[in-house]
Amino acid sequence: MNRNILNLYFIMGSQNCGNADPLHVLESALKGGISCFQFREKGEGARQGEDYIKYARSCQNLCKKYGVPFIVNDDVRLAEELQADGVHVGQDDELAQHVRVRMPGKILGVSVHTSEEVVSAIQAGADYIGVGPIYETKSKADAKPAAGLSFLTKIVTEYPELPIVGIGGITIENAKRVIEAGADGVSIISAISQAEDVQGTVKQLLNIVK
Ligand SMILES: C=C1C=NC(C(F)(F)F)=NC1=N
Ligand SMILES: [Mg+2]
Repeated sequence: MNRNILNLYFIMGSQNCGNADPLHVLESALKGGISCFQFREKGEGARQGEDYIKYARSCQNLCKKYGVPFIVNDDVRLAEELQADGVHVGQDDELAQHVRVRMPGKILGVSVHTSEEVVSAIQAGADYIGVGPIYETKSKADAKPAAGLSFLTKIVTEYPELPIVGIGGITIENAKRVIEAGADGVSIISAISQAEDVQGTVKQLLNIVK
């Protein structure tokens, strides 16, 4: 996997956009130049059933139009059905080694919070790991407390070859520090999906992370 796809990794669900049209938000972010997109449709107000599948395909088609990887969060079955570019799983989702077998040749991302979880993600064949929450996050109801950059720096030092993206409360103000700590990129939800000017915000973030 080309680690540069992690540079500016936008994660969004329809419920992250206030009353804006999520597809319009996604297209603006793609026009701004995001390097990767994660479809994360879960929790309160998430789309269901046929609407969920249709919405996922619309997001995937937009990503195809801009040549940006389309990654599905949690839902391995959906990722297989859509032939997504990859899938991202946490510790409470399907086991990474099983997902690896189910989706050979696709991008596999794993959320990690401890060194042991890093080791098992590597053994499972993960292409990248998500480390966070770096700062306090409003986007994940069951998020762990903010870990700061110390754990990320530790993992970058121990596993320099492992692609790593930071996540959790990352904004224009603090994104630079995450890159300086050694992350290949930053994952962002609210700072982009709730921006007044989505395309402009993405362009500003790109100047910071590149
Ligand atoms: C909980 C998550 C943690 N990290 C990531 C990513 F940034 F993609 F690595 N995505 C998630 N959904
Ligand atoms: Mg998950």
